[in-house]
Amino acid sequence: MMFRKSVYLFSPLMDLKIDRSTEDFLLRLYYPYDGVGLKRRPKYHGLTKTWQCSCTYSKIIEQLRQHPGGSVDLLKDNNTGIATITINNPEKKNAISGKMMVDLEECVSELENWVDGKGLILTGKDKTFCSGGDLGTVRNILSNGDDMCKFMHHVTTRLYNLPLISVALVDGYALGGGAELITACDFRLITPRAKIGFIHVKLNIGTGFGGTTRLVQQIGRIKTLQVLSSGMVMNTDLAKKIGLVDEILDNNENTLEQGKTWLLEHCKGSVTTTRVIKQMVLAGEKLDTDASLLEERKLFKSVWGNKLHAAAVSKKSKHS
Ligand SMILES: CCCC(=O)SCCNC(=O)CCNC(=O)[C@H](O)C(C)(C)COP(=O)(O)OP(=O)(O)OC[C@H]1O[C@@H](n2cnc3c(N)ncnc32)[C@H](O)[C@@H]1OP(=O)(O)O
Repeated sequence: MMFRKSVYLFSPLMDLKIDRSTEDFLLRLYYPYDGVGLKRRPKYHGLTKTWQCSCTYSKIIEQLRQHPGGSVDLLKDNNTGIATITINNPEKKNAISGKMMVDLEECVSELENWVDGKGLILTGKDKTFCSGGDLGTVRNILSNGDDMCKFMHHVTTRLYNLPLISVALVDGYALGGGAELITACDFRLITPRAKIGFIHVKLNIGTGFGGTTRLVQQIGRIKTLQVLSSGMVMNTDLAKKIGLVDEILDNNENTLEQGKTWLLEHCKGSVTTTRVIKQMVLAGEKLDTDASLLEERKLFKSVWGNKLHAAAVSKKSKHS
């Protein structure tokens, strides 16, 4: 205690932490209420100041940008509340370059701030979803895959946690990292042309975009092992049979429209209600029971008795 007071006497408390999601360094200074030496400077009492030194994160972004090719494009429709992210590198079957990983992060950032959104479709350009990591990028970063892996874990986790109901719309190939991306959405819709393969084993690697962690949660341990250890490329029937896919769309040209119609059926509520439902489900999945119930209560309180709830209740006059 004496030691702490003597520290307070001359300086605020200081600690250095690492933000686990970004690996950024956080330097925190805490000015204690009872700091003896701070009595003459009460305006600092109880304040915490945090500096985020994002050198690691921005360095990774800078490095990934050096591997060009393609783009990942975001289109937001404020009328329907449905956004579309398109993986766009058709000359390489929508392989995802370093630059496209950064594009994806920027799309996710923009969606995190899109308060009018309800749903998201993740799709690929020209009848293919994504053939995985761009082998050009992969070749160039053979000596340091760890940074890419860390970055893509961060991006796909944020994609998964968006307060939007998300759908991966798969036409053609979803291979390697492309197959991993579909696990970062809530639902998976595929066309009869779809071929899904966690083919990493053929390149003597494991998943690098967080795919195994999510796949185990989605289809279970044994099926995940079967899929990953064989590198099998699944057709629609098999993908549906193992529980990876929610719906097989018709074999026609209007895949995106079909996907939007399906998604809108699952976004029946207002923007607020839809986002509350998604956040309640995330809490149920990620938190322990008590913490999830607390979150559910908080979210429930945010919609109970609001204008839309009151209007819906008043329509039910027959039951009053
Ligand atoms: C942590 C993530 C790690 C990973 O993602 S590992 C998985 C990496 N992905 C792969 O190994 C898939 C490689 N691609 C393929 O197997 C085939 O291209 C694929 C997707 C089945 C399509 O086959 P086809 O329809 O016969 O088309 P194709 O082979 O002629 O390809 C057309 C052009 O696209 C290129 N391409 C396809 N996938 C690519 C990739 N991942 N990276 C870089 N280039 C890629 C391919 O080289 C070809 O280019 P070009 O026309 O010969 O100049």
